[in-house]
Amino acid sequence: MIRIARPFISEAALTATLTLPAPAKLNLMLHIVGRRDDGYHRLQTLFQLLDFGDELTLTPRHDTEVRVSPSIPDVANEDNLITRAARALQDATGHTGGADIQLTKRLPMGGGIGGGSSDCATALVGLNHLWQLGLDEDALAEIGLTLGADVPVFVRGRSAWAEGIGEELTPVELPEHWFVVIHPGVHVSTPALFRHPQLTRNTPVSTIRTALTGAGHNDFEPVARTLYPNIDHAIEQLSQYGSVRLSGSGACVFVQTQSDMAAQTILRTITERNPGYSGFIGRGVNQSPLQRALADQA
Ligand SMILES: C[C@](O)(CO)[C@H](O)COP(=O)(O)OP(=O)(O)OC[C@H]1O[C@@H](n2ccc(N)nc2=O)[C@H](O)[C@@H]1O
Ligand SMILES: Nc1ncnc2c1ncn2[C@@H]1O[C@H](COP(=O)(O)OP(=O)(O)OP(=O)(O)O)[C@@H](O)[C@H]1O
Repeated sequence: MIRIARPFISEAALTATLTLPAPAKLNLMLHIVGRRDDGYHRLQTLFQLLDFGDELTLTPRHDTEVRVSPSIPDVANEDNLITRAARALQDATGHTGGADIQLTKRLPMGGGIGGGSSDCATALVGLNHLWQLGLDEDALAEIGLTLGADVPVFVRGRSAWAEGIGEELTPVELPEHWFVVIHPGVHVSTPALFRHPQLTRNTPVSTIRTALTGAGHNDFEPVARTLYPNIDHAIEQLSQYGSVRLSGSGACVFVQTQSDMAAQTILRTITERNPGYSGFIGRGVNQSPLQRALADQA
């Protein structure tokens, strides 16, 4: 555990409010190449950050309370990854202040696009700044990893090639394409998919260079398509517009386009044709809007 002396916090910092983005990610490819002794799967994946996501407004409190509003249906305040991030920071540093956190949720839950993980990372990075804790990026990524395998990439804020369980990150420069992301109205449980007996867990190890050519696939896709007919249907519908991939363990599927306008047309067509589906358009970014917003504060 990281322990630092409790820093002095000015009265001005206690009245400050910080609004920060929590962007989505896509897994442009995701290979499962093995399993660790603790049951976690070893992956190779290409994380593409998007300029679309949730938003958190953080206001410090004098007491130790951490309150997220509005609450997420079926998720208790103390289980919300935002609250858990704040608690982990308090535990690591001995900080005795709290926060009121307003959450603007735009990313579908259980979408495979890292909504909860990104909220968690934004809370870690934002509260570290607001509470003047002075933890560096490595320390925040380490705390983040205890809360979710997808948290470190959002803390570090670069599109990246990832290995291990997603925490061994190599930043990459990807073309900043537009993406249409479709959520086919089903909620996928990541642990349930990782446990599935039919999941491929022995894809041969690839290289970053191969992945950057656009080669690769998502090992979750066959199982997700079998278990969730809507995912299968969404992939079929989108495939007329290009190469379709599943993100993470699903449920979101996506296709790349050359322009915002092309993306708008596809999104409108698919969501009008399928009333249970929703979606959004995001532009791929190499640097996270979170780190850019924080740099603007400095
Ligand atoms: C599928 C991905 O989204 C790809 O980016 C991530 O690997 C999942 O990351 P995440 O949602 O942050 O996952 P966590 O909250 O850490 O783990 C949820 C559960 O998924 C399983 N899990 C997760 C990550 C991993 N590499 N292997 C696993 O087997 C574990 O059973 C774990 O208890
Ligand atoms: N702030 C939060 N936002 C979303 N989900 C949260 C949050 N806090 C806790 N959760 C829980 O985490 C679960 C997974 O949510 P999330 O939206 O991150 O899934 P995901 O997009 O599939 O994530 P990943 O791509 O990292 O696997 C939710 O079903 C919910 O129970």
